[in-house]
Amino acid sequence: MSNIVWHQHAIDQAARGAQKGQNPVLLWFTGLSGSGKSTLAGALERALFEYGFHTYLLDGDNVRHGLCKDLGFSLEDRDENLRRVGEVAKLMVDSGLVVLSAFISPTREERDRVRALFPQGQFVEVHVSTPLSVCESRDTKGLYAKARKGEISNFTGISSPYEVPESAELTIDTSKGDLDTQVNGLLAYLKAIEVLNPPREIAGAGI
Ligand SMILES: Nc1ncnc2c1ncn2[C@@H]1O[C@H](COP(=O)(O)OS(=O)(=O)O)[C@@H](OP(=O)(O)O)[C@H]1O
Ligand SMILES: Nc1ncnc2c1ncn2[C@@H]1O[C@H](COP(=O)(O)OP(=O)(O)O)[C@@H](O)[C@H]1O
Repeated sequence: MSNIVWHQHAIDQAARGAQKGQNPVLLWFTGLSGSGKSTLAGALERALFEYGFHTYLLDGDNVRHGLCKDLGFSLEDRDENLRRVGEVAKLMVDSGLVVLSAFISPTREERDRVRALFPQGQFVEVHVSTPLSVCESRDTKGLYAKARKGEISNFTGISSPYEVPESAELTIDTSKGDLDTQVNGLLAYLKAIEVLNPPREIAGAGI
């Protein structure tokens, strides 16, 4: 590693962001399986996309079909999954994008390791805090039932830990309120941290 020197290219993150009229940022959704990470991140990306933002959504289920298909759900494999995703997200932010990610990311250490890759304010942790009892009653994929029967090992919330974030920028419990209101809350936060650069009104967008 000591023989490798970082090459500073002429076009940097600020230039790529400015070309897109936005300040790049990573919105990191964390929460139990079934808490609503993919739904929230997907709805927010759709809204941002329609308003002209340049976005990309990294989703646990999808990334595990390719980049991380060699990894399982031991704590070591989850660490490696999130290390790779953090580095990919960093490259995407560097390319000027508004990046959204939806991973359980169960430990504080894993999330803080990704946070440490970014300058202050560019990593926004969104805790999808829907209670385990609600996630389990939804059980859209039937995984909780399998985990309770012992057919899946290391299942988050059942047989593997989830450490609740202590300093998330935003917390959303999807068992309360409706999706539109939750997405509008996220858009308002992005407006407040000036992701739209230069700041401008978009007719009807509410941000
Ligand atoms: N053992 C176990 N524990 C938790 N989740 C499991 C497990 N096995 C499979 N799945 C499915 O994998 C999805 C979570 O993948 P992630 O990459 O987000 O997990 S992690 O961040 O590395 O912990 C998760 O997707 P979501 O329900 O969207 O969270 C599950 O569908
Ligand atoms: N904001 C929401 N409001 C109400 N129900 C939701 C919301 N988000 C998700 N759900 C419900 O929870 C289920 C699981 O959501 P999903 O986004 O797949 O969770 P995750 O990605 O965290 O596993 C959805 O199929 C839907 O029924």
